[in-house]
Amino acid sequence: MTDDERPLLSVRDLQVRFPVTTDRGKGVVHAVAGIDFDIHRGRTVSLVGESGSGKSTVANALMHLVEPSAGTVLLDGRDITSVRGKELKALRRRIAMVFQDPFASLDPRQHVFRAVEEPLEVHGLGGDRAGRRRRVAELFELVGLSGRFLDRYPHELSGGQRQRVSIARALAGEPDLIILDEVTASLDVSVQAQIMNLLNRLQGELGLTYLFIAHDLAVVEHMSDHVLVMYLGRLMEDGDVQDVFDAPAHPYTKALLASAPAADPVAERRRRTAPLEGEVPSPLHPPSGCVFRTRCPWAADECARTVPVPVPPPPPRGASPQLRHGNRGPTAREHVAACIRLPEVQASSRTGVPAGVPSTTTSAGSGATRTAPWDAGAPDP
Ligand SMILES: Nc1ncnc2c1ncn2[C@@H]1O[C@H](COP(=O)(O)OP(=O)(O)OP(=O)(O)O)[C@@H](O)[C@H]1O
Repeated sequence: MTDDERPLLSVRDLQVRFPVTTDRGKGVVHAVAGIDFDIHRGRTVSLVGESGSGKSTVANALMHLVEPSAGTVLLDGRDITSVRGKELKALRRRIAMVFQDPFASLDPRQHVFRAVEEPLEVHGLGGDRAGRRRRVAELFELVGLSGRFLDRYPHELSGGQRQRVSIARALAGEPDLIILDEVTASLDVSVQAQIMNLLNRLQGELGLTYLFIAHDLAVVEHMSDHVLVMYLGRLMEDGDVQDVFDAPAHPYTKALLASAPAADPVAERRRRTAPLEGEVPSPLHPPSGCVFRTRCPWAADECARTVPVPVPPPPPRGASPQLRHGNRGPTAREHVAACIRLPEVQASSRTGVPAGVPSTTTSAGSGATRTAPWDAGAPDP
């Protein structure tokens, strides 16, 4: 494999278990139950799924904020699964993370300048104090903040400005990979648009690689090259963003997309599946076989007995798999879904929802053509 073909990040059978104590005694939450994925340089891979599906735990395991229970993580071909000491410090430079709430990474008692200077100092970058100040000013400019913000406190900045500081802080160590965990979730829609535009511009200019974690599917569709759909710690579906959004294969992905507010005409097609119903089962007692079966309209007896492995979905009628998944360069990967009833799901999806499941085609917003604000040329000051 050449350097160009080798993934920047390669995750195999990653597992994270948390021992917990409840009223009913001790148990184990299998927050991440064995997932595999790659991220290539300069690309964005997104993790989506309902709350509690394990997205943040994957990020925390990559950052060594929690200890994986099993599996392997390679960064540029090097095993970083259980680094310690100096190696861990070096790794913290190579993988940076931006969180939903910028207050979490900004000390309210320090000027925001210091938040960005700190990683420069820790990693011995930027020279002396004056050199570091110049570098912080450059990083501020890169994220669209003028130098007059350097000596302000976090509370003197807006939410969007604080998130820009967090992004500048993440960029300080010139990382290989940036994990963006719900970075737009706490912002107003117009500010979300500005931050997404900023992240896209920085990726283009600096060749950045992102692992993007988000609930908002419209944001994910806009930001990603590739999507990983998680449910109860497992990967349900994995594919190129357009394949997954245009032709979702797994019943969970179909239901997740059908539950999203209509943002474009594609939503009309998605709404032929019933949206998600019911609660996510307790991670302490996940269902046997396929963990989604208790909420799946297509579930059959065999789903309780068989743990599904990811397989390519049958090609949509009239499409050639070679053409759909043809040569897309180093990120080209098969579209796969972990469901043993894909042919049945595919067959009934052509005509609508499975028997007995109410259609939601007439729900509010179906057919609406709202333009996503980040496509409308929202300014990126
Ligand atoms: N430190 C911990 N101890 C015990 N259980 C944990 C811990 N951290 C996470 N969990 C559990 O692991 C599962 C996955 O949680 P995680 O936060 O990774 O999900 P998520 O998909 O990121 O959710 P959200 O979108 O709400 O952030 C959940 O059941 C959660 O309660």
